[in-house]
Amino acid sequence: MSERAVVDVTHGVVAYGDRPVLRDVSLCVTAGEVVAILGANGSGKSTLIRAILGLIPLRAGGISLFGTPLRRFREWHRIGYVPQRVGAGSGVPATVREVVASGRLARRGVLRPPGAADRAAVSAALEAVGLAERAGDPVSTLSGGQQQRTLIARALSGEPEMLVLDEPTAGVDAGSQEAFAEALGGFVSGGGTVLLVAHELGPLQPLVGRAVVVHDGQIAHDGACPPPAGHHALPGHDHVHPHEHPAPHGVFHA
Ligand SMILES: Nc1ncnc2c1ncn2[C@@H]1O[C@H](COP(=O)(O)OP(=O)(O)OP(=O)(O)O)[C@@H](O)[C@H]1O
Repeated sequence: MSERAVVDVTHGVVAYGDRPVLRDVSLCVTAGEVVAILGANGSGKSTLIRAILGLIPLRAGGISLFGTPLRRFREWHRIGYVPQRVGAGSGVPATVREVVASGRLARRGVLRPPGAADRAAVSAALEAVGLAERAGDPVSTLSGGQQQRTLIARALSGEPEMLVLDEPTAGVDAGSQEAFAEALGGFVSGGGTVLLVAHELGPLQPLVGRAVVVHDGQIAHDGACPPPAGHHALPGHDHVHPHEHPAPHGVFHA
């Protein structure tokens, strides 16, 4: 149903200089969907979500968010974005709670002091990612996975309708991946929409309803989730999954 479209990209083209990086990409995400964008390194996954968020201009085509053309869209509090991690140990002196609370800024306006609703949303987000106990600790003392969970809690604290996540579990320890999957499950069961970039879905696999594979700047597959990379090689693999949507050869193995 197009009136419930949260993201609608039609014939999107993005180029860096003369080099086309996205070529005629169309993608519609409706409310409540959990969509994974998969593909090899450099295929254009991050470019696609950065274009959707208005961080990179389109050369051609169009994008609407919540039914409003991107150039007129102002309701950014409806979207929570967690960019790709640039490496752990950034040396941010803030505490975990401060970083998470910064996710409320779009909701309350910078000049208004935080109220009870802000504090409750921050506590709920910390709880959701399993970091309530670490709230007062400097972010720099956390593991890479915990830092990533802090950024996810920051996005959740703004109570968005859609989360956009760029490789949220890349290089993240198993415990943090599980905690993240649980937090995302809670967000989705509350009606949230998720668009995430991933190489491997790992514990997120059961949550993801649709996979979009970007290959060389184009959408090569849009439908059921492909089996995880290396799946067939696993001992005890029963080969029970259907193959109606075969993945393009080699696309998943970056
Ligand atoms: N700011 C930029 N200027 C020029 N080229 C860029 C820029 N950002 C990305 N590219 C190039 O565009 C292509 C797509 O990059 P993009 O980051 O979207 O890929 P990706 O699929 O997200 O890859 P990865 O999995 O490595 O993050 C790559 O070839 C990359 O080198």
